[in-house]
Amino acid sequence: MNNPWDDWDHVLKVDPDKELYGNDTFEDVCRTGTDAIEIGGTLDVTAEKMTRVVDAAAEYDVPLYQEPSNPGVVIDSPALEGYLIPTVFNAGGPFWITGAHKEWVRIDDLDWSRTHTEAYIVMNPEASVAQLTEADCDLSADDVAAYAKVAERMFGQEIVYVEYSGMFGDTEKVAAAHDALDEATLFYGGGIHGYESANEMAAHSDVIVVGDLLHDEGVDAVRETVKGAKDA
Ligand SMILES: CC(C)=CCC/C(C)=C/CC/C(C)=C/CC/C(C)=C/COP(=O)(O)OP(=O)(O)O
Ligand SMILES: O=P(O)(O)OC[C@@H](O)CO
Ligand SMILES: [Mg+2]
Repeated sequence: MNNPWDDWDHVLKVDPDKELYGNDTFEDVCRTGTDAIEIGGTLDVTAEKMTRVVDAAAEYDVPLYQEPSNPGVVIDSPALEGYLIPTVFNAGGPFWITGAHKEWVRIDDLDWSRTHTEAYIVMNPEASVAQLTEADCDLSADDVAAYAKVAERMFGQEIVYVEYSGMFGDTEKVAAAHDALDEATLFYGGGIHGYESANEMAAHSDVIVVGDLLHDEGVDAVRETVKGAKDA
């Protein structure tokens, strides 16, 4: 099946709970050359903050996807290309695997044609996402590869996401996930801070995701990571 992310190299993740850097505007953010913008964060995200970012980015050409961290922050906006819905495969309990999803489907009327699946393998125990979901991050390359294969083959996930949020990951583990996949697209995120780190991880994944750099160093630094990803 043809999905938009088959052609992506770079995704920029905007955290609605964080400010843009310096005098950066959302127009600048949308013109970094990134292939798509994912809007989401683990902590202190609200529907109102989500709406503010979606509205500010709506008039530019880059596709916008919401990545909700719980059902309460999902917003209904025609400016959104779709929803990327995480499932944390190595979560400590079922809530972040099927529980939140069950609640969402119970209370909301989903647009299934715009709803897509992202299988998270959370790798940095210090990250908010690891702590919130009580993820078991003590995984070997074989474990990561096996989770990736289970996600693709047994759970039909469209995207597998090796998540090192806040730290640069182990390329051997990322490559193991990449090798395990035939159909799903491998997203890598965590600690990308310039051309070199982007270029290196892009060689071991399908799509790299850049997050905190946008808020900490701004659009010029992000543009370097786009180059690194495109050159890989
Ligand atoms: C069923 C629905 C609609 C939602 C549930 C979705 C799930 C399982 C969420 C759990 C995983 C999660 C919180 C994903 C959010 C995306 C993410 C990992 C953002 C990055 O967060 P961090 O960078 O760790 O956090 P902060 O920057 O907020 O500290
Ligand atoms: O913020 P960073 O470390 O770039 O991580 C990006 C993304 O994977 C977070 O969900
Ligand atoms: Mg973050």
